[in-house]
Amino acid sequence: MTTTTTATAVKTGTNEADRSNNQLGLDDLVALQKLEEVKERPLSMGLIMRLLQYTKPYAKTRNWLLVTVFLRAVQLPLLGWFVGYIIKGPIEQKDFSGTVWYTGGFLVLSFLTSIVFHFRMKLAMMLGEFVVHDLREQIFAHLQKMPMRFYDHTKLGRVISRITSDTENVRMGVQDVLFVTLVQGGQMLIAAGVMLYYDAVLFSVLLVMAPVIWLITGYFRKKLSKAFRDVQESFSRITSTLAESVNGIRVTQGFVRHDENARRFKGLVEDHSQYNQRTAELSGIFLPLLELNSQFFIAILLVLGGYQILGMTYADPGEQAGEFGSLVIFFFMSGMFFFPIAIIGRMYHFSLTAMAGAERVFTLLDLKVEAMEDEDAEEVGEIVGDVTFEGVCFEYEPGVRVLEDVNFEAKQGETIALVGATGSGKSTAIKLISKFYLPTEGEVRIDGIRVEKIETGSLVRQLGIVLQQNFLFTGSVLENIRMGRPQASDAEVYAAAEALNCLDILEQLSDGLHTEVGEAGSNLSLGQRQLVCFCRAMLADPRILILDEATSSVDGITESRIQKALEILLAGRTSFVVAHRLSTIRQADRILVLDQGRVIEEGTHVELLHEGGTYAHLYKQFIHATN
Ligand SMILES: Nc1ncnc2c1ncn2[C@@H]1O[C@H](COP(=O)(O)OP(=O)(O)OP(=O)(O)O)[C@@H](O)[C@H]1O
Repeated sequence: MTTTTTATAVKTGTNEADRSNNQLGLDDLVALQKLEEVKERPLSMGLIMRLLQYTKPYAKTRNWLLVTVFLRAVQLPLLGWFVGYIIKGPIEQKDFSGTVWYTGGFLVLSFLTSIVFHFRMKLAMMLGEFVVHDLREQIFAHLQKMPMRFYDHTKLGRVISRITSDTENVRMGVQDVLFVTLVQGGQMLIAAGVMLYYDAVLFSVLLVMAPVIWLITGYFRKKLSKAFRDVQESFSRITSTLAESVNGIRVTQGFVRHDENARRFKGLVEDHSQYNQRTAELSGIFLPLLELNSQFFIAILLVLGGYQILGMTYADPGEQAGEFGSLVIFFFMSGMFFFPIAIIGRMYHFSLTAMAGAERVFTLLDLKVEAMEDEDAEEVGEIVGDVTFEGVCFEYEPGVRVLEDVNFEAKQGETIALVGATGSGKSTAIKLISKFYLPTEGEVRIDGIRVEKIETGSLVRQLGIVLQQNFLFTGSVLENIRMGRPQASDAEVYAAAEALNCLDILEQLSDGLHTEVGEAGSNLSLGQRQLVCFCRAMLADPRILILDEATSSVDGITESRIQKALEILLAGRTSFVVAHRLSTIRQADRILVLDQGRVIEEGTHVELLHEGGTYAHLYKQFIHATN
């Protein structure tokens, strides 16, 4: 019997509204992608406040840090002032023991300043680390829950950047920018106050220098930061090309691409080297210019201050010496005033990068995670395993249908084979059953309940999914199998392998089930990897099993063992198999033949052969190919 079902697509106003509210919007993803290009962002009060929220659990550390910031801002000008005071006081009065005592006081103050500095640095780094640690954990947990649609549109490198470079930029913002700026700004204010007190006219003359320093540092900062960015970007191009070349070394050797790859790599290394040279050139101008600037500024002070002191007439020579002492204080204070300008400029630049990082991180964290279910979704108890597709349509990209009005019903315990040409929509159909995606139109129902109404965790726990790639995590065979049911004992893991009749194969591995599988399972053969995945699914004992059969060929003996294990695994469960093995197809209770996203034939192997349609044609091709 062949049934080409064409039931009307189920479209209810509520469903559509629920979906648009729940599903991760492409607009959100596009917005996130656009942010990738943004290297700097203006200061935003909203972002700053949100970042500060992350310091809340560490209020004690943060508040002590603020205390040390305040002390630092006061202590540094105080030290400068103290030196002048010693010159004006005991030195000018030729009081040697007083000089020694005051210098002792100066040393004590310096010691205290260093202790405060120690805590200022330590607490800031601790706070930065606390915030970054929490952010990283939150981003990772969030990424684990993101729907597949997110990963379809987001490159792996970008996901990694959120956790690595963006959070590092945020760290700079939290740990350095705010507190260093407060220390330096406080120091500038106090120094300005002291200078005004000692010589308001001289201070006003020097104040003209401030914008000059700001402009020079600003100009070079911009150029240098671009140069540094170019260096970083060219370096990441080198590392990613290197990773690709090492990963693809077999293809490189197979296609004799050594020379071409070497030429590309040489170009990248040369670019990187040029960017480094540019950075060196700019630093070579900037730093000496800054130094010259401060010498120039000392020269102005000497001339103006000296002119004032020498030009005045003093009734008492001690008064003149007092003026020298004030000039020394002035010297120290002016250093305290001008030195922070460049530092604050650098912090300002860091803050813009931190803002861009924070914006990307928060935009990612704000993407809806619970997009795969309705708000009133409920947990399901143990399911029976009936699966229904009713008028299901699906689009990865808006407007591009890859499934069109798909209708079928799978009863508890049935094995359904999905067959069809490449790109016909087989994998997509099983991804909808796995709830990796929700249908664009129509309904997927499990035990009669629309999947959107089922709390995802409670459903997924009862699904067994074995994909073509047979993905294994770094760890032992035993650990990989146990992933099917983390609380399972070793004995239960062995029992699952025994039940699939493949324990002997796994025990023959160098260290039995304790053998390390290597990165992505590279220490095991394809057939062994597949068996580990079967054991994992067997241990989970799911009601619904979803299997994308591997196409890669394995040797004859393993093939027959895999086939037997598969039969045991499928028994008694509702199973959907994207079938590539003839034996699996033949034994299926029903075969769905897909063509360009539609189910065009449905029936058993015998029925469909008898029908003489697409399946019969595919079958002949298959027989021909395997003979
Ligand atoms: N993540 C995706 N984003 C956009 N389009 C996709 C995505 N995955 C698959 N498609 C497209 O959807 C269509 C159906 O793909 P699907 O993987 O379901 O086919 P298939 O029948 O399983 O093919 P194969 O036998 O080659 O695995 C194809 O045109 C494919 O290009």
